[in-house]
Amino acid sequence: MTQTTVTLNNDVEMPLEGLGVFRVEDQAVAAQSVQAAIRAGYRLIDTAAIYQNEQGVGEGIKAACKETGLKREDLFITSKVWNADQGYASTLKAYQDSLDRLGLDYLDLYLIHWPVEGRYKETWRAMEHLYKEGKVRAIGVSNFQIHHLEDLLDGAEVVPVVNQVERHPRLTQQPLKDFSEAHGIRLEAWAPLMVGELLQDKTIGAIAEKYGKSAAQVILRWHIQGGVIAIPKSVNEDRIKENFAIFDFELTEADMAAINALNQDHRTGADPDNFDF
Ligand SMILES: NC(=O)C1=CN([C@@H]2O[C@H](COP(=O)(O)OP(=O)(O)OC[C@H]3O[C@@H](n4cnc5c(N)ncnc54)[C@H](OP(=O)(O)O)[C@@H]3O)[C@@H](O)[C@H]2O)C=CC1
Ligand SMILES: O=C(O)C(=O)[C@@H](O)[C@H](O)C(=O)CO
Repeated sequence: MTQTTVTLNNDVEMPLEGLGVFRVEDQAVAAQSVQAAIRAGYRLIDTAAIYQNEQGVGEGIKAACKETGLKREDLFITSKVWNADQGYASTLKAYQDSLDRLGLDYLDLYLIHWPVEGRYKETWRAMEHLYKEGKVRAIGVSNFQIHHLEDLLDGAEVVPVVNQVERHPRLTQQPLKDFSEAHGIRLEAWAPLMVGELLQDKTIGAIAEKYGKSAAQVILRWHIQGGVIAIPKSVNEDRIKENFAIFDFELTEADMAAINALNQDHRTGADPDNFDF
């Protein structure tokens, strides 16, 4: 059995793979997907206030715990403060609102969703307050470029545990990964499958055939084998299970390098230096 968790810079253990639930607006579908994932072995769930499904995610967590006998402490739940809520008091309120919708009394990880200029440092102070008060187990950021991290670290009392960014074989984020790791910040990949676009790639297909695995499994294995946390989204129980069957094989260094070589610095989502939401 290969490694399934990583130790964050505050000694909290975080699963290397989790379920993402962006664009799952139906609360019942969110609940079913979360329950299916936990049943399949996932322990990390990634949501956000803006996804408008925290209530469904909370229902899925409750149902899964009842079904499996797992306890809340066995799971690792992430949410994020949305851009419009950035600021000190508004972040504290947004955190409590997320907890209320989820029906939880703490989160394992709370993230600043996007680096809103002029607001993220004040937001970070509120996150530090939540962390120091013991209300959240770990705090981090999302969509931060190197210059955002440099600015945040200047004056920060707590170093973010993770930076969740768009990452897949067409956007390997090597400089950001190197910078983050040098500062004890773990990279976490959103759109790890490039929202499905990479599943027909010939190089990945050829590697997948060699291992008797699917293209999605090879890509997800590439992320976690490189030390990057991945949170693929699926609402389909078979694909949820498929995406988690990645801990029983290992890519060779040559295959890791062949996937790294697919990089084109190509984004599928918004640019953190130029977003307007
Ligand atoms: N911090 C941020 O700013 C952002 C964070 N995120 C987070 O990252 C998560 C993942 O990113 P996301 O944008 O959803 O993209 P993903 O790369 O995870 O791709 C999801 C898409 O791939 C399909 N899919 C999943 N598994 C398979 C499979 N095995 N075979 C074929 N198709 C598959 C899904 O369809 P189906 O559901 O039908 O299986 C869905 O259409 C989000 O859900 C969210 O939690 C996402 C965007 C931004
Ligand atoms: O999915 C996320 O986590 C995002 O931040 C974005 O995709 C965002 O929610 C968006 O879609 C803004 O238009």
